[in-house]
Amino acid sequence: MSDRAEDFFAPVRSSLAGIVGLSLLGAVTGVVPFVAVVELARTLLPALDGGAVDERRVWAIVVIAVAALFVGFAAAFTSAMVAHLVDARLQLSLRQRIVRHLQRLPLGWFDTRTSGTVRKLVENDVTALHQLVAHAIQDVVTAIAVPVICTVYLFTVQWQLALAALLPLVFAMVLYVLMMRGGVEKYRQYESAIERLSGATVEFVHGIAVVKRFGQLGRSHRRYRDETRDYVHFIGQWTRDSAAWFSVVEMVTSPVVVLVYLVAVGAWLVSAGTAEPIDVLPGLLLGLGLTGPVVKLGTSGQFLRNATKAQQSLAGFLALPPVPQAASPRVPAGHDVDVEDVSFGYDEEHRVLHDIAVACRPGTVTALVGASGSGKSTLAKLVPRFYDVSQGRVSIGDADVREISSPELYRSVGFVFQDVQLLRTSLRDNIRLSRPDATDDEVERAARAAQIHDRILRFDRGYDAVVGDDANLSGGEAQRVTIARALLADPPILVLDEATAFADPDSEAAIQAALSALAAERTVLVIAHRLHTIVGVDQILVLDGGRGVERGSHTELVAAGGRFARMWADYQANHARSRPEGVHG
Ligand SMILES: Nc1ncnc2c1ncn2[C@@H]1O[C@H](COP(=O)(O)OP(=O)(O)OP(=O)(O)O)[C@@H](O)[C@H]1O
Repeated sequence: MSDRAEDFFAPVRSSLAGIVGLSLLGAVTGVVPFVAVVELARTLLPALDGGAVDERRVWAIVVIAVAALFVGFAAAFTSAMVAHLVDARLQLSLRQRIVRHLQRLPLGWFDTRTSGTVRKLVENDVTALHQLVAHAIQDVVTAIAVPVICTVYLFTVQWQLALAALLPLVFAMVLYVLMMRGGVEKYRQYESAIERLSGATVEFVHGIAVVKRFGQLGRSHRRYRDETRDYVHFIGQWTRDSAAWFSVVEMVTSPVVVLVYLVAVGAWLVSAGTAEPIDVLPGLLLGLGLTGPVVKLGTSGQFLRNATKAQQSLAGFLALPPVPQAASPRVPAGHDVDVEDVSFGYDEEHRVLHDIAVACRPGTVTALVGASGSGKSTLAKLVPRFYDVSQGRVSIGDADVREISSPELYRSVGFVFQDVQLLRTSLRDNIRLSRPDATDDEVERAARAAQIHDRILRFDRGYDAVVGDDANLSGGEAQRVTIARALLADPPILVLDEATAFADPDSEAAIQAALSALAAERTVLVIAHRLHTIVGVDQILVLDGGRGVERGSHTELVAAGGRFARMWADYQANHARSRPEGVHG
C-alpha cells in the first residue's frame, strides 16, 4: 500500500486496531470450548474405572467454557458492530474528501469525464473498501489466529498427532499455490474480457437506434455476440483448468476425509504405544477446524485485491493537482477581458491555440468564429479557467485569471457551454442554483429574459415541477433554463456558446434580443456557429487552426475580402432564407 493509500485509514486507525484485537479475542475464545471438552473428558475418564472425579475441576472447566462462549459471542458481536461503525465513518470521510477534491479540480477535468467516472469513485471504490473494513479484516484475523492457536495447543498435547493434523493444511496450501499459478495474469485477462464485453453491450444498446436506421444491426450485434462468445470461452477454459485443482483441495480439506485420516493416524499412534487414547481427542476436535478458516482466506483475498485496486484508483484521483490558487489573490479592477499572446495545448506535444490576442471591453460583444476544431471553445474556456494557458495570459480587469480566487472568478464570469446540466430538483431550484438567495420574483425575471417562463407555466406545478419527474424538457428548453440560471447570477462577464443560446429557432429572435440587452452592460464572448447571428457584434475574431487570422467588425471583415468575407459568402449561399437580426453590442 502506498503512503497515500494508508492515509485513507488515518482517521480510523485506532478503531481498526480495536477490530483486530476483538477478532483475536473472538478467535481465542472460540477455541476454548473445544479445549474444555478435551479437558472435561480427561477429568471424567477415571470415573469409567470407578475412580474419583475431581468435581471442582469439572465445574471450573464448565464455567470457563461457558464464559468463553459468552465472551466469544460478545467479541464477535462487538467487532462486527465496531467494524460497521468504523466503515461508515471511513466512507463518510472518504466521500467528503472526494467531494472536496472534486470542487478544487480544474473545470476542464470534467470536460473529458462522464458522471460514470465520478460515480465509480464515490460508489464502487468506496464500497470496495467497505468489504475490506467491515468483513475482510475479521475474516483474515480469524483465518490466521484459529489455526495458530489450535496448532500450538495440539503440540502441547501430542506433537506427533499435531504434525499429522497440520499435513492436510500444508497439502491444501501447496495445492492452492499451484492452482493460483499465473492467477494474476488470468485475473487481468478476466477483467479485460469483462471490460470488452460491457463495452460491446453498451455500444449495442446505445447505438441501437442508429444501427437500425442504417441497417447495421447485424454488424453491431456481431461484435456483441463475438465478445460474449469469447467471454464464455475464456471462463469455460479457466474453470476447466482450475476445476480439477479445486476438487482436490475440496476433497483434502473436507471434514469427512480429515476425520477419517486423523482417526487412522490416532489409532496407529495408540496401537504403537506413542499416544494415550485420550490424546487423540484434541486432534480430532481441533484438527478438523484447522483447514476451514484457511480456505476462507481465498474469498477474503478477492476482497483485498478489489480493495487494493479501489485504493489505487482513489489515490490516483486524490493525487490529481487542484487548480493552483494564488497566495495573495487579486480582485479584478473592472471587467475588461484581455487575451494576451496566448498559446495553449491539452498536452505537451499538441498546441491547440497559438499566440492569440484579443481585447474584450465591457458593453461589447466579441464573437469567435472559425471552422470546427479551430479552437473557439478552447479559447472561451480559458476565461473561466477550465484550463490554464501554456503561454501568455488571460486577464480580467488587469488581473491574471490565475491570480483571482476561484469564488471571485466564478462570480465575475458566467458561462453557458453545450453540455447542459440540470439537477433532479424543481425548475425554480435549478435556476436558483447560481444564486440561492434569489427571490421568486428574481427567478421569474431571469426565466422571462431567457424565454422559458411561459413554458414553465405550462407544467401543472409550474416552477415547482421537478426535472425528469413532471418536467420533461426538450434540449432547447433545458438550454434556456441554464441561460436563466446564468442570467440570475448576473455576472459582469458572460461566455456563451451560440449553439446553446440559440438552439431553438422559435425563440431565437427573442433570446437574441434578451442577450443583446444583457450585452449593454457586460463583456460578452460568444462562440458563433451561424454567422447571421453575429452580424451586429462589436468585433469578430476569426480562428483558423488555433491562430487568430482576422479581427474586426462584420462590415470591416467583409470589406477586407479575406477569410471571413469568404466564409460569409459561403454562408449566405447556403443559408439564403431570411433570419432574425443578430446580437448587438
Ligand atoms: N478536452 C480535450 N482534450 C484534448 N483535445 C481537445 C479537447 N477538447 C478539444 N480538443 C481538441 O482541440 C482542438 C480545438 O477544439 P475546440 O473544441 O476548441 O474547437 P471548436 O472550434 O470549438 O470546434 P467546434 O466548433 O466543433 O466546437 C480540436 O483539435 C480538438 O480535438
